[in-house]
Amino acid sequence: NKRKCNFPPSPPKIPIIGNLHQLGKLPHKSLWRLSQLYGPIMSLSLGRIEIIIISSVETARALLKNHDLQSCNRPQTHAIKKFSYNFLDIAFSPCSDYWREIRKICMLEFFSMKRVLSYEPIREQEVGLFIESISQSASCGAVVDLSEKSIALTTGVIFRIAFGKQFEGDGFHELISEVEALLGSYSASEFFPVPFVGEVFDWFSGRETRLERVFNEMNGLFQEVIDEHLCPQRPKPEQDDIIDVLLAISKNQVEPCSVVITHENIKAILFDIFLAGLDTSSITIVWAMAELAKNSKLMKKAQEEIRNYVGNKRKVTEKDVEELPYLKMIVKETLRLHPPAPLLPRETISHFKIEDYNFYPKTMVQVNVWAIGRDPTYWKDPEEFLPERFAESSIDYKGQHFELLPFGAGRRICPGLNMGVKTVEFALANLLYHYDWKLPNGMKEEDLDMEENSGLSLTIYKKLPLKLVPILYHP
Ligand code: HEM
Repeated sequence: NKRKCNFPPSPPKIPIIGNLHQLGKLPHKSLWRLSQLYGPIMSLSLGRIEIIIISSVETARALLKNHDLQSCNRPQTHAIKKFSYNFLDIAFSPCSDYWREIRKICMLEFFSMKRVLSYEPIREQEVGLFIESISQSASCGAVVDLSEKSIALTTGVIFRIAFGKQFEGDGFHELISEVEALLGSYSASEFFPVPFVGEVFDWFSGRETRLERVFNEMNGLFQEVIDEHLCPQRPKPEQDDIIDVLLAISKNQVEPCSVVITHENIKAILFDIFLAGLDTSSITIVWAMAELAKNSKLMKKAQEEIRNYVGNKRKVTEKDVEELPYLKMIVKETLRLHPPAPLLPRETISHFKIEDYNFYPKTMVQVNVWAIGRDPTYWKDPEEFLPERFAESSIDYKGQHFELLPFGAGRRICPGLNMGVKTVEFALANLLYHYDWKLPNGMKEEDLDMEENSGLSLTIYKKLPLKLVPILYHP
């Protein structure tokens, strides 16, 4: 019936699974190819789920600006419900008074520029440790796995901001990756068109058992840290971390909060911060370094800018980073070509039309940010990594320019934008100031692998770890 009423065009489907077989391992790429045949607004069926895919600047603007309020829910799945403590978080909570209030509190308490700047000592210490560990490899000419080091860095920063303590031991990132994989995939019961068959399939596949195990592990960890914070013997920290702030709000239940904050709410917010904050920043650091390693002229230009500005201070500060326009262009260009979250997930609330196509309530919509960043109408030589393209351009990633949407736009725009960018820029400035970088084993620039992987998660990352040889720079 929908089809008769001007529903967006769709590739041919096969019974039961619909278009599922056309998604492939990298859905953002398959969807981009399909959009070239079926247009910038197309629909797909994944079993019984209908999705509309948006793939152009104009249609993204129409959705995220003109119809933002009508399309600012998130799709809800069984796994999301579980991990978000029944939608008590920010990222998956429906667009309700609760979401507005909890987002407002978090913006004020953790994500505002003032708060982000107050975390500078944490970033300085963690980046200091990151550089120290790379220097150990540099002193013996060893290869460094920058993918591994970057994730350790962002985990360290977020751990200290959220939990107030240093990250110890391993296994935490693996836990978050497991959460991501469960969130990024559908259970059979959600898309299987015949009732109960999907449930039986999920039960036999072990998905439900895995979901329970991973949730219990995450929940146990969060509860343990909350209990540590409640212990009367805990020394007063120099700076309150996110748990301290939320516990204080929950204890007093006064301004700035008009919603009741329980331990469940705190854990739901922690879930968001770890899910949204760890991988996104480390993925960006890795892609930026991979692009520069592939293009030594650009790497040299970036190093000259930093080294000329910093001179022989032997230390880059966050204040220095503000004076490095080329470095900032590198970060923008990296986010254009490699947005860590390539598809923005939304769900419609009420009926509206774009280009005469009907968007019915409760329809899943995804904006293909990856495809938009490569649209040749807006980007000259779109596949080329050219930071200089931003020299004469006012385009930025703050949600006003629909050709560049790595942080999304509208009401749901990433609240961690400032926090993410500060960490990425500061880490990159240090990597480029302290070392010259060589490809290992005589590898040529053109041989560096740039393949993507999504591993069923919500983010895409460089498939093979980035391994480079650091050579210590002496100013
Ligand atoms: C380079 C770093 C980052 C990138 C590229 C990024 C990207 C995104 C994107 C694309 C969205 C969806 C926006 C939309 O639907 O319009 C999002 C949402 C979100 N991000 Fe980020 N993010 C980054 C860093 C962070 C950090 C460091 C945090 C927190 C510590 C964070 C917390 C969140 C939260 C809570 C949401 C959900 C907002 C909502 O639904 O209201 N992000 N992010």
